[in-house]
Amino acid sequence: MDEFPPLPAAVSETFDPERWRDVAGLDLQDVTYHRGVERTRGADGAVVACADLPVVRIAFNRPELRNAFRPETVDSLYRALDCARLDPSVGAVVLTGNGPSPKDGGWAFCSGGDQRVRGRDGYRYEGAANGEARSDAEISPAGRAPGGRPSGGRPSNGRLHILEVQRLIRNMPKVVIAAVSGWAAGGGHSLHVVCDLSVASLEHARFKQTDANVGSFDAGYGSQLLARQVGDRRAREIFFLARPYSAEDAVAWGAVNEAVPHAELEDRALEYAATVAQKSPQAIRMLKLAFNAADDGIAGMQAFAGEATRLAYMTEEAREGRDAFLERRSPDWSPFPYYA
Ligand SMILES: CC(C)(COP(=O)(O)OP(=O)(O)OC[C@H]1O[C@@H](n2cnc3c(N)ncnc32)[C@H](O)[C@@H]1OP(=O)(O)O)[C@@H](O)C(=O)NCCC(=O)NCCSC(=O)c1cc(O)c2ccccc2c1O
Repeated sequence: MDEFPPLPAAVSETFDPERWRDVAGLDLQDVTYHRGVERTRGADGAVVACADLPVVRIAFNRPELRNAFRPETVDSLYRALDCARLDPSVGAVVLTGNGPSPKDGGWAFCSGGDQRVRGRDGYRYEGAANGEARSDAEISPAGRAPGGRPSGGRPSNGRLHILEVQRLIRNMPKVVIAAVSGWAAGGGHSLHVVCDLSVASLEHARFKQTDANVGSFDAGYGSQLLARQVGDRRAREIFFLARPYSAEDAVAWGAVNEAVPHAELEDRALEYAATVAQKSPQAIRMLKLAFNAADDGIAGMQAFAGEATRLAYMTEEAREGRDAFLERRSPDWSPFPYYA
């Protein structure tokens, strides 16, 4: 067996296998997941060391459909993000879209919900029964799957659970960096909006909020956070007119942090992650939750206070409370001042 992880297969033209390793056991569909590494090579070119970096790369992998998501994609994306959330050695996530399309060479970050599998009650799993409220004809022929119930405990109704992914990105106390490699449209536009930072390809990134074109509307983070970023007037324009915008427009309006040459996109996203990794993990965690707290009401306060509780648990004062209970005695708070 090799001592060091082998180079992963190249999943995208912008993906540098030297900087990543495969991660086993995730069973993902339409999504790729890689752990950042630093490989050191000896004079003969052989790897002599390989250290994990505190970053993962999660990418949409349906380039032939501009990385549109179906329910299976969303399940995998959620699992991948949650895996990053739960791994205490990961501090940042790069979210991007693999490409280009083998059909026409087009690039996409994500073009939102796969309209071919949209039913009356949401986006439908392949093989899902059609449900009572709709007929088979309501899924376009390209997306129609054979009848029968979905397996694996998946709901048989249509899904809108990209909203759960948005909440996960919003609430995970780690920095999520969108690397917008091409089209960010509809629900894909909203995903880039909800990420903490966004870098975009100068040549290929395009932004278009198409929701209203297809009878959809993200009235949550996709529109409200966008208005925070670009201002109310511009956000209304983006949603009401559904015009295409360039990476430079998005930078000028404050929706994207930086536009870089396409070939440098992932390097720049990794640079962001490396910079974040130089900061105090606790400070980053508290800052992210603090940025959310004012807008998120009690939910925001709960998340922030959860981390404050963790900090409190680390103090002698909190240990005294726990120990007194376990030792069946009254706590002695006398060493702990009433700070003002
Ligand atoms: C993204 C585009 C502007 C790109 O245009 P371009 O001309 O470059 O490419 P094509 O149009 O030729 O596309 C190439 C190829 O991909 C297929 N495709 C692209 N997007 C999708 C898609 N979203 N679904 C299915 N298929 C897609 C396209 O058909 C072509 O296939 P061929 O077989 O012909 O080669 C442009 O493609 C575009 O406008 N796409 C649609 C964008 C869109 O409207 N997305 C859905 C918005 S609604 C949404 O995402 C959404 C989802 C949710 O789950 C929600 C949940 C709750 C609230 C709101 C939600 C929500 O709004």
